Amino acid sequence: MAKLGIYKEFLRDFSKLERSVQDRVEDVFAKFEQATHAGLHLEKLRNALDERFRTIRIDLFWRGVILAPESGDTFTLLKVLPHDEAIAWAERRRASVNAATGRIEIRDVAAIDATLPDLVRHSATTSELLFKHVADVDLARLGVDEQTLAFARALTHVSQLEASEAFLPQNQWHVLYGLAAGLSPEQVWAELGAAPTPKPYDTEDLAAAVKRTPERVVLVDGPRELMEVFRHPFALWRVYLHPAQYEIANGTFGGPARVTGGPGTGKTVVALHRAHHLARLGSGPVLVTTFTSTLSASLEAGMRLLADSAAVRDRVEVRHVDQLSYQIFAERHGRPAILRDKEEREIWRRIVKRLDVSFTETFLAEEWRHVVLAQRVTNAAEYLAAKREGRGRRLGTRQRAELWQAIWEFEEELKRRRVWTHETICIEATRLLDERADKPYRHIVVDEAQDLHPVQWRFLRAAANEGPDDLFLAGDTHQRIYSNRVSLRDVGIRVTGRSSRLTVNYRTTAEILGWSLGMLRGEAVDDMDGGLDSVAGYRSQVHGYPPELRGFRTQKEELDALQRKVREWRDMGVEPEEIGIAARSNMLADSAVAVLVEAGMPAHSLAKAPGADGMVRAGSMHRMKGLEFRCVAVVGVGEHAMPSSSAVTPLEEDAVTYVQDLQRERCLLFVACTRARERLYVSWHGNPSPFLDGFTS
Ligand SMILES: Nc1ncnc2c1ncn2[C@@H]1O[C@H](COP(=O)(O)OP(=O)(O)OP(=O)(O)O)[C@@H](O)[C@H]1O
Repeated sequence: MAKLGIYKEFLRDFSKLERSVQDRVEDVFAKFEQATHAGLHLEKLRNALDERFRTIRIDLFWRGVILAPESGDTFTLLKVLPHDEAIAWAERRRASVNAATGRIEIRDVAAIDATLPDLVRHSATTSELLFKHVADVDLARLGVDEQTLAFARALTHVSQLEASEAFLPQNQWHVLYGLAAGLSPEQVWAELGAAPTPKPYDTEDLAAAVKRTPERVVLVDGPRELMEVFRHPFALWRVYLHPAQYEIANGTFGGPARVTGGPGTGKTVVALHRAHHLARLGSGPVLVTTFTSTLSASLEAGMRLLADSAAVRDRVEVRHVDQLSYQIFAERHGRPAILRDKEEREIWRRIVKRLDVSFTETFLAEEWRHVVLAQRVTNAAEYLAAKREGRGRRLGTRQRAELWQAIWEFEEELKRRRVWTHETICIEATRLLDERADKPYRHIVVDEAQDLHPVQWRFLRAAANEGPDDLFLAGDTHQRIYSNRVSLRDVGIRVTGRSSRLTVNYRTTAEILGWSLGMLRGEAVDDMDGGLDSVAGYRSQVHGYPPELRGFRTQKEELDALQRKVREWRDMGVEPEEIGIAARSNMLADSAVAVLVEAGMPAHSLAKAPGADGMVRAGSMHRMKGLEFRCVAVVGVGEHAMPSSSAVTPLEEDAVTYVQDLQRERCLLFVACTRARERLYVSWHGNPSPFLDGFTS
């Protein structure tokens, strides 16, 4: 029985075809088997470079280009174009099997032939060759074939490589681009996501190569599946993953595994695919979780898109971690009374006064969260012995005793009043789970792992038995926006040797990404596993406009300019819901909403509702996590607002926490800026934030 594959690139074009042509394409391919009976309706090309390219009639005017292997019956639809263009497109190209990855590649031979002579001439005049540092044998090992090698050897600048993306064979282009970005051949190999093969691939077997290329070709099992693919051409990520992403999402791991990577590298997409893969295995319930309700709502929406059957959907639960611990707590003890932030501060304040200790209530609250709860300290002796890494203020024994007294009184008061915080609920829920042999989940997938607190990690650890594929973490410590720091080992989660890193950004333009990364340069950021994380190799293949930076004298002038900027974007055809506005405070975000609404542009605050189509969305930088927009305005980036003084521990109180708080504020601005797909606008009034030093003139 003939099997039909659809080429990813075609799906982008498909959504742009007129509805009537789309309908014809669907008709022809729904009946593909009859249409191709004995290959009768697949026409050969007169001047083919590759005999395996054929065309098929869609209607009088349109033709489809099909790759038809010599043996086997897996046909791949590559393109639908007006008649003459379809013939010309097919006659210029050749399909091949990548020797290193075994995957299918298509190149535009005519474009390579037309470009090469000029490149060769130019390269003869300079010694600045782009791949001078890479040996032929390494390139060959990475699957670069003879024709691409000749091309690579003539390149002198990365812009020439970027310009050739449309016509070089895809895997080989990615290899070259990775090497040009400074990755080593080993790193490039890891990125290819290709498992080393003991036997070289058969480069003649096109049908096998098509099956090995799920990130470029979706194989459909029948007309129903075909219609599904045509119906959701925008949800490309649902079906397609980069090979490196595919390997991670579908791999088998001996224990906890994780994926890291810069903003927009597809970590969330991989996490969702991973959950889907695990659910399909049917080995037990899968939990998908993260640390806020906004994020878990967007994970839930993603999961709904991805899960193709009710049975698979039923095996996956999407919950944010506090919601889950609350539920487990409530099942045993009933609904807990929660201590509000304000009430908590009040208790600490009273204790400081009563005991006359030389610490502020903020210091005490942080000591309780980041030392006592994080390390499960339950008595004075344990507290005296506790590690205080990450806390800068050195404490003598007498001070520790004084602090413990304050913390003990705080905990006693919680008990007396029978009130709970999210952390204490989590600790009790962990205890309840530890008592149970039957754990609620077989697999747990955690997104935005960098922001979970150690008590949440212990809770998740207790919610699934240890074993293969038990935990899967996705996160980026450069995007940590809360103060939680964790060593995964300390909470019993060992990911060493099962950690992968993604580096290609699919969201943001190279200009916006490069500028945003500039803000983090020189920051030493941990990797949650005893080492340091790095931003090396993060890149985007899409180019666009550089960020626009604007300073104003007053807030009113700044907000008026924002309103004009949003109008300009709207006039360019950007839909309201594709515009996001980020501010350090909810208050400023609300002011931005008010200004837009007054100017007749519907807008709403993310703090109040998740938002609807037809409205610009504005929110705090924290709320921006997990979202993305075509155009983003980050406002209020002035010296007094960013870093926010109320969020930074005074230097004299604790030098280490001061540095960490500053870094977190910097990362917060980084997160807000990297939500932009095409346009980024950053503004302030008064003097700019010190985080913009070197970027403003
Ligand atoms: N292989 C891919 N091909 C095309 N688009 C992709 C691919 N992988 C991810 N994307 C798209 O890139 C964007 C970013 O993906 P995602 O949100 O998963 O990244 P992330 O690493 O979790 O980002 P962040 O850490 O900034 O929140 C999304 O629009 C997603 O659909």
